[in-house]
Amino acid sequence: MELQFPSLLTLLASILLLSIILQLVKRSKTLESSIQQLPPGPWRLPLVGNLHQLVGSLPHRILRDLANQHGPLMHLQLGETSNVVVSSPEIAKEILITHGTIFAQRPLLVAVDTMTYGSRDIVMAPYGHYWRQVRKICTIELLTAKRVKSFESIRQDEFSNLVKFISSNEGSPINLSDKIFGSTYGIASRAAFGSKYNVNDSYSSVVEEIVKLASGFSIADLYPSSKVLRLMSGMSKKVETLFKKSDAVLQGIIDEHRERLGRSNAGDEGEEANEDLITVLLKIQQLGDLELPLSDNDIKGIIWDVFSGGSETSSTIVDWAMSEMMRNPRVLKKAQTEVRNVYNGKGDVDEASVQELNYLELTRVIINAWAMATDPKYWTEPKAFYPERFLNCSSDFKGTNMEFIPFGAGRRMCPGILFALPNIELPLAKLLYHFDWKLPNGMEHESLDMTEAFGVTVRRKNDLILIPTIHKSFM
Ligand code: HEM
Repeated sequence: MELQFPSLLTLLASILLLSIILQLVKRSKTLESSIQQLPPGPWRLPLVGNLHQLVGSLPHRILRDLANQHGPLMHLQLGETSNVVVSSPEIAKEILITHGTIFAQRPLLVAVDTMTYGSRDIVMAPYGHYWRQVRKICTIELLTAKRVKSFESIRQDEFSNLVKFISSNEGSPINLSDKIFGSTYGIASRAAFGSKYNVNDSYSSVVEEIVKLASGFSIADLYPSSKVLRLMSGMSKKVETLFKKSDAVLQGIIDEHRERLGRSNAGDEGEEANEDLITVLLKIQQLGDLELPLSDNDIKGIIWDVFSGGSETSSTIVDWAMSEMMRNPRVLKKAQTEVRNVYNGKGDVDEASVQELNYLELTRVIINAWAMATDPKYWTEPKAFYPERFLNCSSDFKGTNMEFIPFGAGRRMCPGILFALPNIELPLAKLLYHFDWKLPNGMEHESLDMTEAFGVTVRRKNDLILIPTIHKSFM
């Protein structure tokens, strides 16, 4: 048989592959020796660890199933990364509260690290001096009750436009998922940049793309030591393109704000109560009394958090809440009756009375903190959509009851709750108050598809399409 010489390209590719494998084997041996002291976990394969066990379903479901076999504190080796999976409230409390300082670090995720100018935002900032400073700015300047209140007119405007759009499409199927995302995104955008900026399409697609890439399960994140794998995955290039797009938009807006601020400093006073977040941050930067001066990149990083935290998370909750109610006509009816009673005769929903909607408030919760929030040890019929379970229940969602922590807990708990809640309650109340809803094509409520998509936030896989009818008392 004639011996075939490989082409130069094949030869180079083989050498490259071999060197990657050798590098990974070396690293996996080092890891193997440190794994000895870790909690139990399923069996591992060389190089990939437990990655193969995550194939076939969504990670949060597989992790729950694995934890049922291996315990609530379980070790998983995912590529090069060593992970401890916590699935019980008791251990979560130990980790997030008792030993909070030890576990307050974030993993390095390639896509987010790039988008946040090397983790100069709050979410990804390494636990330390800089994080403490930006977190403080966030809690005492950006997301205070007063500041969030100052955005009320923006929320009313965006959600009233949503109601108008739905009314004008009465009787036709509408893509509710898409519309809700557009409205919450519009709120984040106007709160961050001010009302005159319309960056909806260009910037929202960047946010959506990065949120998809930032799950932590990409090759680049699972094999962080291998630059070659990162290059081959195409991730860096994709992220770099998105970053350039996002940076150009953000820097342009910062420059315009700075110019305007310069003019108003020279006499023309702006209205402090209605300042957008970029203006607040620029003023802090100009004051110059921070221990670690705030650069433009730091400001852009922080604004990134407002977008990624302020839009997709809230809209996803509204989307799931509407989906759950469409599948449960009893709950839908009860929530609608409550909203219509509270706002009886007012003609519209405002934020002032939203606190009275005890029943409706409960709908936002069940989709988060999935593993613990669906554990039958802590919840009766955890999979049933039964908001009444939270009436007269001592569990809240603010990080004290570990079996239910949609906003996290401990030192790195979400500081955006005040910003998020009206973005969930107000649209839900309006959707229920103004409209009756039907599924398209005569579909039965129990047939509504509830498949989840994989991502940082677990969104619906397929958009929620519903047919609205204007409620008769408002015609
Ligand atoms: C329903 C909406 C939201 C949900 C479910 C949510 C959930 C979370 C969770 C689970 C964390 C991680 C907590 C931890 O590590 O223990 C977090 C962190 C964070 N969230 Fe939210 N969030 C929401 C809305 C927002 C909004 C509206 C903002 C800002 C406008 C925001 C800003 C942040 C920031 C800056 C962090 C990082 C905190 C830190 O690392 O110190 N979030 N969020």
